[in-house]
Parts: sequence; structure tokens; C-alpha cells
Amino acid sequence: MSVEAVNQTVPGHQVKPGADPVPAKENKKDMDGTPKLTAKEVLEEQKPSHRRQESSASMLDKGPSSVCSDSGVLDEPLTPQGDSGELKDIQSLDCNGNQEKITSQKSSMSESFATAKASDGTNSLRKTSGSAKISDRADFPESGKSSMCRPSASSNISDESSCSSMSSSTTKPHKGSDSRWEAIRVIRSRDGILGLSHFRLLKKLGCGDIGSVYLSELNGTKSYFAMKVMDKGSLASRKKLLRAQTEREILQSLDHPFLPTLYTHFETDKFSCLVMEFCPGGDLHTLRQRQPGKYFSEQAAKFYVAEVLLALEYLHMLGIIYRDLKPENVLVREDGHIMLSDFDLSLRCDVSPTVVKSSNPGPDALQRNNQAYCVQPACIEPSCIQPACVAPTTCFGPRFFSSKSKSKKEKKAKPKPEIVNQVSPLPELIAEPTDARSMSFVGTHEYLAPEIIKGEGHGSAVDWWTFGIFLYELLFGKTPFKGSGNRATLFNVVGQPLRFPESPIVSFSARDLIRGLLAKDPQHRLGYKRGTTEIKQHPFFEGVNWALIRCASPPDVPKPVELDRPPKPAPANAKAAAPAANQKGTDNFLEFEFF
Ligand SMILES: Nc1ncnc2c1ncn2[C@@H]1O[C@H](COP(=O)(O)OP(=O)(O)OP(=O)(O)O)[C@@H](O)[C@H]1O
Repeated sequence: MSVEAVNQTVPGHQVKPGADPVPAKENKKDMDGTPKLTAKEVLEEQKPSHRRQESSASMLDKGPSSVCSDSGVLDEPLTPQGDSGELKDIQSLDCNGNQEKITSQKSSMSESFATAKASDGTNSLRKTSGSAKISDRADFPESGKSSMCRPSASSNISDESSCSSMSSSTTKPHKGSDSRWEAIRVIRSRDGILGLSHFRLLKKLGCGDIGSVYLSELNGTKSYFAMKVMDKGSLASRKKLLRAQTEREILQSLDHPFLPTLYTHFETDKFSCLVMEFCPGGDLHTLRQRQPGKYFSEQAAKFYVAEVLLALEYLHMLGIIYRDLKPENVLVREDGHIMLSDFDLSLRCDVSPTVVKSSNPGPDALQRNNQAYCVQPACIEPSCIQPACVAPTTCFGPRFFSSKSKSKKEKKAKPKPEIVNQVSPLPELIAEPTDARSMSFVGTHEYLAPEIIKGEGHGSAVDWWTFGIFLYELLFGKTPFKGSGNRATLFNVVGQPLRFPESPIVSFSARDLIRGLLAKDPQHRLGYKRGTTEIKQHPFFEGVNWALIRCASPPDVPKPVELDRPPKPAPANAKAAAPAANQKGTDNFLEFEFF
């Protein structure tokens, strides 16, 4: 299928929602005002993808608008006759092509922010915003192109030099009952190898910076996968081979319920293909947009962030700093549980998980181990979040330390030593890669940690910062430091204090957790020293059964998708109604009508 063929058969290649402004194509709008481009136009312009629906203003200070291509629905499933014959088809459908993630090199950015003081945001802004370097940097011009959908940024500086190599594992002990393994094994034993020709590409699910992802069926098996197809030539010319390799190696090493399963990987002359688990529920960004008020209830947010926390804990144990947490990268599985995706910006480093057991617990240990936190009115006072509590430490002390809630008589009745004896310290697993250091500029503007922006070098604490922004966005429907453009956002991150909107009303424990995570100084950030262990003990997570959360009922279970329905010819007018690949309207699965 050629580009022209795609243009003919996929009508109204819709710009993904939130693509404003689209100066070059403003005149092309659908009835609902959605700008439209043909796939050919998109391919010609080679603009990056985006998924932000709510952005009404450009997230860029300058640079071309961002578009993604088509509806993603393939009229006829692509059934490769052979790898070489398939290449042209995939290439012409690939909306990514030579797209760039917005990128930046570290030096100028850090120089610009070296003059900015986190404690004095307004002044810093004034001081630096006029500098030529800042304006050079703010658009992250690795390619001179920028995307508007909170794309991830990265520098070309390799993190890999100081990092350990990761052994790849081909067995996933926890996925033994998954029939897709067996389907792959059968084909392999029959044909010897597994390649592109064994798959039918049904639908484009989306495109990222280094490749496009297709819903695919392993021919005749009714086993469905998400296949990420990366053009090796394009990766090489854009110096992204290392990133693709990093992602592949990380995926190969994972075996966790909230992380992707990589079933197989193969190469053709032109393409590198990753065959992963397909998540039919879309991403959390899209799901959030569908919530009343565009934010999640606290219960739902708690569920999602708890699962993400477990995924991050596992990654940190493996010495992987994720660095690109955002709702767009959290996919929803068939059963409503989450899958953290997209590892091309991750940093690998050495880690030595350690079990820490204190024989003589001091007050710190008691505080950590005692789950009976004080949530008495005394601690819910607004004064509690004033200066003393702006520090990342939680306002919640164990009940043991709360004298206000007890009468003098009670206090006398329970002398301190007795209480100390009641609290036996549990061993704690500390799996935080605390020594990791990177100077790269990677992430997504609204999610970038201050230390990355300032170019001070960063470690695993950046994941706790992004975790705080993530929780904030799920609860409030927006990120805390978003400015009118990328540059303003970066300055807000560094210099503006954290503020909470008056509505929706969010519990004190949630806000306290966010405050702890969004400490600008990484050393004061919750999770800095003891990682997940520290965060899990926060009262916000009280009642979460960490070990069994994978069995808990998710807040939202996607409607079942009938993937094995044979393709049926779509009437011309019906095709025009097919939603865009990433648009995911109220009923995602209408799209599958068109297979
Ligand atoms: N396993 C999957 N199941 C369903 N959809 C997926 C899956 N993996 C990716 N996608 C979809 O494909 C899109 C592209 O994914 P990909 O990981 O290539 O890029 P991305 O998330 O946009 O990241 P980036 O540009 O930061 O690398 C995603 O936005 C997502 O909607």
C-alpha cells in the first residue's frame, strides 16, 4: 500500500485533538472544528505526534505545529507476503518518519538556568528570559522541529557509558499461562523463525518519536499484539539507534504485572520490530479526559498511582530510572490494570537493593514503621502545610508522636518506653539507585524535574518528582507548573511555588504527598533516600494492599473488543466517521468495525 493508496482509503487523516495552533492548516477543519490533514500532507511535513486534547494554546514558543497523521484504521489488514514486500507498506503508513522528539543538549540549558534561583522565581525569570541562550534552548532544537503534545525531550548525550549492561531474558515466569507465548512457539517450531510476514497489521495505534505502533495479529492464531515498528535508517540518521536499543533491552528484562511483556523482537532489512502486549484501554491521559471534570476521583487516582508506584519500584530495583512518567505513557490493560510503557528515555544504572533492619529503632524508624499516622484535626490545620511542612517530610507523624490528641492522663498511662516496645521495626527493602547520575536533558516539559532543567545532574529522584506531577494531574486535571509556553513552564517548575486549585477538593493526605514529592531540592524530596518504601508509607496510601493490588477491582474496565471479527467492507460514509488513532472517543472500539 503506497502513500497515495493510504490517502485514498483512509479518509480525513485527522490531526489529533489538541493540535492548535495549526497555522499552516488552519483552513482545514472538520464540522466539529477538528483540523484535518491528509496522510500525504502529514508525511510531507513530517511533524511529530501529540496527544494533548485540552491544550488550547501552543505549548511551544515557536516552531511548527504538531500533527499526527491518520485515523489509524487500515481498510485492509496488511498481510505481509514477505518482509521486503511489507516494508514499503509500513514505511508509507508510518506517521513518524523523520520526526524528532523535541530535544536539547544539556550545556546551554543548564547555563541558562545556572543564573536562575529556585527560591526566586520571578527574578530568575526576568534575569534569564531575555538571554539568547534561553531562547535558543527553550525550543529544544535538536532538529529545529517541536511537538506540542508534551512530547518527551532528550539530549544526545549518552547515558549508557556508565551503565551496566542488562542481560535479556526470554522467559517470563509470571506469564506462563499466556496463550500468546504458545502461539509464537508453535509458529517458530513450524517455520524456524518469526518475522514480519507472520503478522497482519490491523490498525495503527499511534506513533511516537522512534516508531509507530500497530495492532497486529499473529496470522491465523487470534493472538493480538502491539507491534512497534522502527525504521532503522531513520533511527540511524537521527542518532536514535541507542535509544531504540535501550528500549528493547529494557523491555527484554521486564517481568512485572504492570510493565509490558515483550513477546519477541525481530529485524528486517529496514525495520526493527518489537512485539508487545496490546492494551485495548488506551492511555490514562485519554481516560482522564473522559472523566467528569476531566479529573479522576481520589479513589481512582489512588489505584492508578499505586500501580505505577509498584512498576517504578520494580524498575528502580533493576537499576532503571524511568524518567518519562506522564498519563500518556500509562496504558490501560484489558482488565483495567495499568501498564507503564515507553522506555526509550530510561536510564540504566547500577543498583544494590539492600534489606535494612534496625535493631535499635530510633524515632525515625518508628515513624517509618508505624502505620498509625496521626490524622487528627491538629495535623489537618492549614498551618501544618506552612513553612515547616513545605519541607518534603510529611506532616503526618505516627500517632505515638501526636500529643495533642491525647489527654495528659492518657499520656501518663502510656510511658514512651512501653510504646517503643510495641513497635517492632520491620526490615525494609531499599532498592533506590541513589548513586545514579545523569546530565542528560530528558523528559516532558510539564513533568521535568527542577534539577534536570537546571542541568545540575539528576538521579532516581526525578521519578519521584514526575510521580508527584502525575498524581497532581490525575487529581486536578492539570499539571501544576504549566505556563503559556514551554519556556514559561520550565521557569515555573524551577521558580514558582506549588499551589493547589480550590477545586476539586482533594484530601489533605493527597496534597501532603504531592508536596513531599514536589520538593524542588531532590535531597528533600520524598523517596530520595528510601525510594518506594518511603512513599508507600505515606497516609495517602493507607489501606492499599500492595501485595494484592493486581487482584483489586480497577476503577474502569475497558469494554471488550472483538478482535477476531473478520474485516468487513466499510461504506464510504462510515469510513469518514472513524475516529483518529489516538482520539479514542467515548467508545474506543467502534473503530474495530472497520477492520
Ligand atoms: N502496548 C500497547 N498497546 C496499545 N497501544 C499502544 C501500546 N504501545 C503503544 N501504544 C500506542 O502507540 C502510541 C505510540 O507509542 P510509542 O511508545 O511508540 O510512543 P510514545 O508513547 O508516543 O512515546 P515517545 O514518543 O515518547 O517515544 C502510544 O501513544 C500508544 O497510544
